Amino acid sequence: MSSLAIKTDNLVKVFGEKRAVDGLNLSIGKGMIYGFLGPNGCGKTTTLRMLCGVLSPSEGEIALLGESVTPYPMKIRSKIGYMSQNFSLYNELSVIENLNFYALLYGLEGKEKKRRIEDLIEVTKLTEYRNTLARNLSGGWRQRLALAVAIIHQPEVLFLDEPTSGVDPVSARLFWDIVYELAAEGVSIVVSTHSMDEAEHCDKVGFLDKGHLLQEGSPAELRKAFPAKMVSIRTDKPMQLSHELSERFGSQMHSYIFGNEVRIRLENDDEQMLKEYEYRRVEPTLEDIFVYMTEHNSVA
Ligand SMILES: Nc1ncnc2c1ncn2[C@@H]1O[C@H](COP(=O)(O)OP(=O)(O)OP(=O)(O)O)[C@@H](O)[C@H]1O
Repeated sequence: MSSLAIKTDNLVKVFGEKRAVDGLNLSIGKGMIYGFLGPNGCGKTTTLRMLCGVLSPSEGEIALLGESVTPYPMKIRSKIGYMSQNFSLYNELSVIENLNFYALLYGLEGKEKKRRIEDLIEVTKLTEYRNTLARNLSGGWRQRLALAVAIIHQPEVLFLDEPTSGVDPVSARLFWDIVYELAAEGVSIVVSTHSMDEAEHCDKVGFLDKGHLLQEGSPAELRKAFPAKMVSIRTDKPMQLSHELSERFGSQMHSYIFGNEVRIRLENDDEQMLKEYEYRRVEPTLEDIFVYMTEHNSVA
């Protein structure tokens, strides 16, 4: 039996002239949380849609749970859960009615259906909203209902497309607690995001740019492989310091303001340039790494 939830071989999606996804080779282990990270339009949603069988690839192969599945047969579909960016909910139905509807679609009946729905309401803490219409739920509650609906049939692989965009931080945290729980139970999770914070939750991150995979690894591996250095200078006047640095060193020096610090990316022997300043070494964030990767590997 394959230990991989997903394997792709040279996956391509072309829309007219546009190569939205351009030769992706992925190996995603079972029970792993894998995150696609990248700017708007880099191909995250298109990749997710191909992986979950909604879009057919222009070229390449996808194997899901060890089976080659292009196009996806029905028996594979039942093992997949998909939470789209728009949350596939019926606004005119209440929380419980949405859950009932999806449970019936997936063939759940009787006591099994009731038990599954009650479990999900408890896990997502939707108890007091069970009779609220989906249209009247605020962002975080809608998101949790969308997750409950996506996992009602206990999928083995779950796809989440920018699940916490527009959701408050407390709800986002609760959402991730549920996702971790699912991964601990063995569910393989593929998530797309452009939030670097969200990417920190993933076991493995793939940086996408213009349909290409620039780099992948765990957040710790990506930090370790970062070929530059990040340093920080504390200051009460970050704007002033930032201007000073760019006047002195121009585009040679990449810096940005971070609260009351100016963070600077140093390459080669740039450290010499800062000898008059009191700086300290800091860990690169995933954003630092992504910006570096995009600048150094960007494909035309
Ligand atoms: N159905 C389509 N027809 C034509 N072009 C498309 C279609 N779907 C996506 N694209 C194009 O393919 C590229 C990748 O889009 P995609 O939605 O996959 O990116 P994304 O990384 O998910 O972006 P976002 O973060 O905005 O959701 C974009 O240039 C987009 O305009």
